[in-house]
Amino acid sequence: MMNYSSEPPDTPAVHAEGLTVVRGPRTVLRGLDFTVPRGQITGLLGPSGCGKSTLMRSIVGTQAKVTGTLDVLGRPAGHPTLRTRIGYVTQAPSVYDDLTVRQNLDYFAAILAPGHAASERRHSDVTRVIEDVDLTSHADSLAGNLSGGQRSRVSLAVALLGTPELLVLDEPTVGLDPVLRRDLWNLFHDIAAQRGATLLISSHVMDEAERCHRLLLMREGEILADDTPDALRTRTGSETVEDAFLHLVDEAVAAGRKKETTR
Ligand SMILES: Nc1ncnc2c1ncn2[C@@H]1O[C@H](COP(=O)(O)OP(=O)(O)OP(=O)(O)O)[C@@H](O)[C@H]1O
Repeated sequence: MMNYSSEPPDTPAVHAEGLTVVRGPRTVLRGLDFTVPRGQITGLLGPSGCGKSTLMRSIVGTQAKVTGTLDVLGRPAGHPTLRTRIGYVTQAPSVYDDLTVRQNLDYFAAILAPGHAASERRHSDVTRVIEDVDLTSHADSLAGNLSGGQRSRVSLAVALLGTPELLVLDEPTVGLDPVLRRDLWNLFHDIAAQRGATLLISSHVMDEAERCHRLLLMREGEILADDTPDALRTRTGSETVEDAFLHLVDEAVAAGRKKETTR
């Protein structure tokens, strides 16, 4: 396993306390406390609009109006030294349609490692990440001619170029067929196991929760649970993480009602 950093090994990948984000007139994240451990896959799950993308944007340092504590790989979120240590894949694939898969990756590799001296390394990095996302047979196809799932995988390949310590993936499997989804989850597990990287992956598909080491379950800008899938099922007496989530939602609604009536 690669040892990436000089921080103590028990420093979490992400540590948040009282994390609050305001977007427009709304408080979208409300005083969140959580940690994301290193070297594991943490799933960020919750219904559409609960704040998953906003939380990810905060972690990668692209979100305005963030208050509270948010440390990422031992530094405050948004610190310039984090730029090369984090890979971020947004929901909309960010690739150039008029370039081939390989040309897209050559372009981003040249930004990460410019200069003639790095050309051999760039070439091997590009070949490696194209293999990682299983696009070798499409390496010379124009990105504009790929399917949605293939374009998402080009975006993922871009994020893998710098061998990041923390990969933040916003709904990477949305719109993919079951075989591709399975293959991508296998790749995520390989990245965590072989490179010791931390992955934070959002989804609103609850069956994907079962594939994560840990889960952050969100609802309406709050964290309902921060635990392993097994512990969540046991604690709530549920068969599936989806049932556990529904159980926790009912509990939160009931607790909210009780608070209202005791006021
Ligand atoms: N630019 C914005 N200005 C104001 N409010 C916003 C803005 N962008 C998002 N929001 C609101 O913030 C809340 C959280 O949005 P966010 O995109 O983080 O949710 P999400 O859980 O990622 O949703 P989805 O799964 O649909 O992508 C939503 O209620 C949304 O309406």
